[in-house]
Amino acid sequence: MTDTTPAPCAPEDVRRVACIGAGVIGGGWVAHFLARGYDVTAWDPAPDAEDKLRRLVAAAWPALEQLGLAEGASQDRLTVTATLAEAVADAQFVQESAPEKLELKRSLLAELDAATPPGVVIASSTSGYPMTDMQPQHGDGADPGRLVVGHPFNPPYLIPLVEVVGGESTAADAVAWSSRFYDVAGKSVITMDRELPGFIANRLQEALWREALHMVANGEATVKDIDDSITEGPGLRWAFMGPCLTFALAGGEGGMGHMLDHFGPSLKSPWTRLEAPELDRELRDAMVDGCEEAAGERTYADLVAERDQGVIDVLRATGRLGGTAR
Ligand SMILES: NC(=O)C1=CN([C@@H]2O[C@H](COP(=O)(O)OP(=O)(O)OC[C@H]3O[C@@H](n4cnc5c(N)ncnc54)[C@H](O)[C@@H]3O)[C@@H](O)[C@H]2O)C=CC1
Ligand SMILES: C[N+](C)(C)CC(=O)CC(=O)[O-]
Repeated sequence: MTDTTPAPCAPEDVRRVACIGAGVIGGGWVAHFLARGYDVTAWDPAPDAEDKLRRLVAAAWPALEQLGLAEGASQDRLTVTATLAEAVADAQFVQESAPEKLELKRSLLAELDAATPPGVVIASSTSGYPMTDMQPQHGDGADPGRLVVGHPFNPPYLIPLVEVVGGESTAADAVAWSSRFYDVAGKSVITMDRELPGFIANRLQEALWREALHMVANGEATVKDIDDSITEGPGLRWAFMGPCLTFALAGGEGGMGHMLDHFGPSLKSPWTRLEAPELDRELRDAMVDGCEEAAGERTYADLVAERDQGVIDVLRATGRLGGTAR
């Protein structure tokens, strides 16, 4: 990382945010920033993007009202622009949420760097690419120092966590600025000092996900069994206590030391036999069919509403319904 400071305004003074790519995650970011009282510009090349985006924001709004809107927050503060350049022209922060394709991210981030006012930080929502692989090189007026990863969780308007990490050419101050900005904007931030594949949370989720796919591929468990095993089991604990402290309690008063001495040897076998499953057509279809079966009569909109209410109930029950001020 380099040391140069890119920030043209303090994180506390940001009023205008641009969201580039307005699908599931970009739309979720738009809803979050609007609820926090920012003026938001959005751009997405899909012909029906504005209609879809406004529907996503409207569907999220009841949940956001329950959480508490910032003063002046309004869906009317969203402007969908015809071009990327218009979206970022006056932005004080840019959140990119385009499809997870490396070449697309590279060229889009270079285009954003060229179009965004000097010094404004540009964050990518990527769920796994290191910024080092996506950011432009120094030279030809490029400013890779202001590019960071700001990895959110779905939906960004309800799940607090954002993982922030820079690439090799990112300025240390851009990482610090982004972390502070997300904090001011109501997110819960983990700032990483090095790039890891999948960052922290996805690396953990991917381990769980890999095993879920193995079990479905081998007919060892249904999709519903797998989901119930988490929602009726460890998931209840994980909403307020992470896997490490949770397992420390499994060691009784002897804590993590006793837990590792007791269970470590028996866990060695599962740890060392794990490999990625082959995601072939058969497994893909089995997962799709299993999810359709688990959803039953519930539509996508029903499931989104159910999930949103569930997350709000958990946040409320665990005392984490934050303030509305930014
Ligand atoms: N879906 C998820 O659960 C999560 C996704 N992410 C990340 O967020 C990013 C976006 O993913 P999703 O929202 O799920 O995808 P999506 O497919 O729902 O949305 C992508 C949007 O980008 C637009 N788009 C296509 N080409 C573009 C371009 N050149 N410039 C700008 N926009 C363009 C599409 O029209 C679409 O609306 C990815 O980097 C993904 O890894 C991060 C956390 C969670
Ligand atoms: C499925 N996913 C890898 C894109 C998920 C994420 O990146 C984070 C999340 O919302 O769980």
